[in-house]
Amino acid sequence: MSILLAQNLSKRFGSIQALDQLELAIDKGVFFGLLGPNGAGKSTFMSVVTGFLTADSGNIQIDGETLDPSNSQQNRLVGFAPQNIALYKELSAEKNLQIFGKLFGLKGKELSRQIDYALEVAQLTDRRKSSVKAFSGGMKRRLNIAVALMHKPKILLCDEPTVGVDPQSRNAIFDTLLGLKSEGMTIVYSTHYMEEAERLCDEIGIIDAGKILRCGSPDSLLRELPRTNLITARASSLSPEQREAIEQFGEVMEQGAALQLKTPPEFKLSRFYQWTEEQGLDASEFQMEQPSLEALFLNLTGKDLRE
Ligand SMILES: Nc1ncnc2c1ncn2[C@@H]1O[C@H](COP(=O)(O)OP(=O)(O)OP(=O)(O)O)[C@@H](O)[C@H]1O
Repeated sequence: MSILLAQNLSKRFGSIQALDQLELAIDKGVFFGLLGPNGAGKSTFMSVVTGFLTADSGNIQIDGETLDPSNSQQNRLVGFAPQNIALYKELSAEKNLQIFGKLFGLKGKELSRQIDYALEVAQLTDRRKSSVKAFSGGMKRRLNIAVALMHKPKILLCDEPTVGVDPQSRNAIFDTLLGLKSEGMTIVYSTHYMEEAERLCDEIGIIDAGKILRCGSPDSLLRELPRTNLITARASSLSPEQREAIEQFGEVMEQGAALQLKTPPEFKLSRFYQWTEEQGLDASEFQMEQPSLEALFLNLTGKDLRE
C-alpha cells in the first residue's frame, strides 16, 4: 500500500495552474525524487501534503487515511524541510531544535533524546552549542532537516535541499538522507538536478506544469528513450578507408573537426568495439552519448530541465 497517495490534485494561483490533476503514489521506505524545473509545482505539492496549502480539488491519502490538516496524529507522520530555511539565526542548533520540538509537544527526556538523535543524523552533534548565524549554508540545510525530524515522522519531504550548497555539504546532506532511508523512512526529495535524482532515488516522478509525466525507477525511465546512440570521435583519428567503413554502423555526419555517428536501434556496441580493435583504433577515442533523464525530460516536454 502507498504511504502517500495523491489523486487528481489541482491547485491554482490566479491564472497559474500550479498543480494540474496530479497523480502520484509513493510506497513505504522509498527514496522518491520529484524531478522538474523551476515552477513545475514541486513546492506547491509539498505544501499541500503538509497542510500549509489547501488544494482546490483532489484527494491525498497518508498511510491509507484521507489528509486532514486538523488531525494532529496524521500531522506527525509527515516532516517537512522547506526550501526557505526556517531557523532562529541568533540561537544555537540545540535551542532551535528545542523550540520546534516543544511546538510538537515533546518535553523532558523525550525532547532531549530527540534533540540528540536529530543532531546525530544531521552530523551536527559537535556544533550543538554554536549559533546558527555562524553556520555554512550546508549546515543550515542539515539543521533544517533535523528540525523536520523532531516529531519522528515516517515521511520526510525535502524541498530542494542542495540549492546554493557547496559539493562537500551536498554529500553530507546525501549521507544524512540515505541514513534516514536505511532506517526505513520514506523520503520525498524535490530537485531540478537530474544527477541527484539518478544518484539517490529508487523512484523518480518527472513533474512539469503541475503534472506527473512519468514515474518509475531511473533505469525504467531511461529505457523509455529512443535507442539511438550518438558516437563522437575526432575526424583525424580515422583514415579515409576507416571513415568510409564506419558507415556500416550508421549515419555519419561531420561537425567541424568532429565526426558523429548516429546509430540505429539494432546497433550492436560489441560489434562496433570489435571493429575498432580490428582496425587498431583506440576505443577511448569514441565518446558515447549516454541516455540521461535530462534527455528524457527534453523528449517529454520539449524543454530543458535547467531552463
Ligand atoms: N503563493 C503563490 N502565489 C502565486 N503563484 C504561486 C504561489 N506559489 C507558487 N506559485 C506559482 O505556481 C507555480 C508552481 O510553483 P512551485 O513553487 O510549486 O514550483 P517548484 O517546482 O517548486 O519550483 P521552484 O523550484 O522554483 O520553487 C509557479 O508558476 C509559481 O510561480
